[in-house]
Formats: sequence, C-alpha cells, structure tokens
Amino acid sequence: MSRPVVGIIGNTDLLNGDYPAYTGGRMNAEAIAEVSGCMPLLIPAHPGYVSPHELMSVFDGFLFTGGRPNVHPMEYGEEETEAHGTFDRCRDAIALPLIRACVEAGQPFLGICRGFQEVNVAMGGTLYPEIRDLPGRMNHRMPPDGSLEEKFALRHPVRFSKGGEFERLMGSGEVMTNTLHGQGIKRPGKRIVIDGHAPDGTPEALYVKDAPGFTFAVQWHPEWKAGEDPVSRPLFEAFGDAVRAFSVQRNGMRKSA
Ligand SMILES: N[C@@H](CCC(=O)NCCCC(=O)O)C(=O)O
Repeated sequence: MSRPVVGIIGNTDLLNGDYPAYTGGRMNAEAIAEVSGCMPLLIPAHPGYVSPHELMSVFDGFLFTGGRPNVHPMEYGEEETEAHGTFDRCRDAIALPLIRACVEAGQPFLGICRGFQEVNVAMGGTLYPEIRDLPGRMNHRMPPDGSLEEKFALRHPVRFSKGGEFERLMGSGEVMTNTLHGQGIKRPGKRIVIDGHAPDGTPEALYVKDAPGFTFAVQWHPEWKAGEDPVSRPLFEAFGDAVRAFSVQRNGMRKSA
C-alpha cells in the first residue's frame, strides 16, 4: 500500500544569488518520511503553476515550513516598512488561501515558524515585524554566525495552557525549544487558540478552534532532529496519524462514489 502524501510548501529562492529555485530544508522531508511515515513532496508555491484546489486533491496533508522571507503586511492590513524585511509574495498567494481551505475541509496541516505565522494571518491575525524591539521581549533570532548545531540549539522553554491540546499531546506542561525567528504574533486571528507561550509572552503554539482536522502550528523548528527529539517526535507522529486518517477516509469516499 502506498503512503499518504504530504505537500511541503517551499520557498522561492535564488541559489548562489542568481539561480531561481524552490527550496525546502531536507530536515522537513526527513521528518515527514521517517517520523510521520508519509511521502514528502516539495511544492513549487507559485500561483501560475499550482492552485490550492488542485493541491488539495493531490495531497493528503501539508507542511507549512519555515522561511526567511516574511508574510507581506498587506495580507493583514498593514503598510510595508523597512522593518518588515523581505517577502515571498508567490508563497503568500498559495499558502494563505490553502490554509483557509484546509481548515474548512478538515485536511490536516502542520505549521512551522513562518508556517505558524501564516496560519495566524490566514485566519485574520496580525504580526509584529520585529519582536526583539518590543519592551520585555527576548531576541528570538538564531545566532547569525553560529554552526547549524548552534542555530538549532534549545534556547527557551515553552509553557502550554493547562489542560490544553499541546499539553495533552506532549504529555508535559513545559518543553524546551529552539528559536529562529524575528517576527511574532501580534493579534491572534479568528478561531486561533494560542496554546503555548515563551517566558517573555511570545506566542509559540496554536491550533484553530473547532476545525475538523489537524491544525497545529509552532513558532519553533521541530523538524530539527525530529526522530530523536522528545518534543518533535510526538508532534510529527500525531501529524502523520492525522494525514493517514484523512487519506483512508477520502479514499473510502472516492471508491464508493
Ligand atoms: N521570516 C519569519 C519566519 C522565520 C523562519 O521561518 N525562520 C526559519 C528560517 C529557516 C531558514 O534558514 O530558511 C520571521 O523571521 O519571523
């Protein structure tokens, strides 16, 4: 029997500064294949090549990955400033409507870092352009000159809401996470439940209230060493279970149609 297929929403990139490419970290594919037990496929997120509707018929679930470019502030009703940095308008054009359609249809997704921010914006929320400039906030960015191990090292705890969904999934009220982002949630979108926070109050874990499918998203990077990390593993396993259940149900419906 073939594995369910997870679409990995990649980034619009320029390799070596001039070669146009769609990219997604290998650790995302590894986590989906080896921990979620699904087949990973990278999606060229460009509205000229793919549409949310087609993607939903081809894929069983989606991974909204991290990405250096930020969601354009126009998507949440704010003016662009220098602090908003660089953008990936093609990814915005695919990811945001795709998230809304998945929420509606109960099609599972997992959001990571930029993906976490996309879920919030797709549901009508807003972002801060640079959280380290806010009073009382720590710097959540990675050490720019560090090795990969240093960039992805565990750097702060995340405390989950008591009795909430993440606490149940992790079997713990608090976990240690890495942190590699400059932006953060300002106003949560409609139906967004912030289920975990960093000690400085930055939202770190969310899901969409009353959604029929799996809608978890995290501000940290669980794809790093996902197979051996006690926080990443249950998250990717639960996502894989949700994708399998969706696939079995949909295939059953297609056969009986
Ligand atoms: N741009 C957003 C999201 C940050 C993010 O996803 N970082 C991951 C970068 C991984 C990579 O190197 O591609 C923000 O800054 O908050």
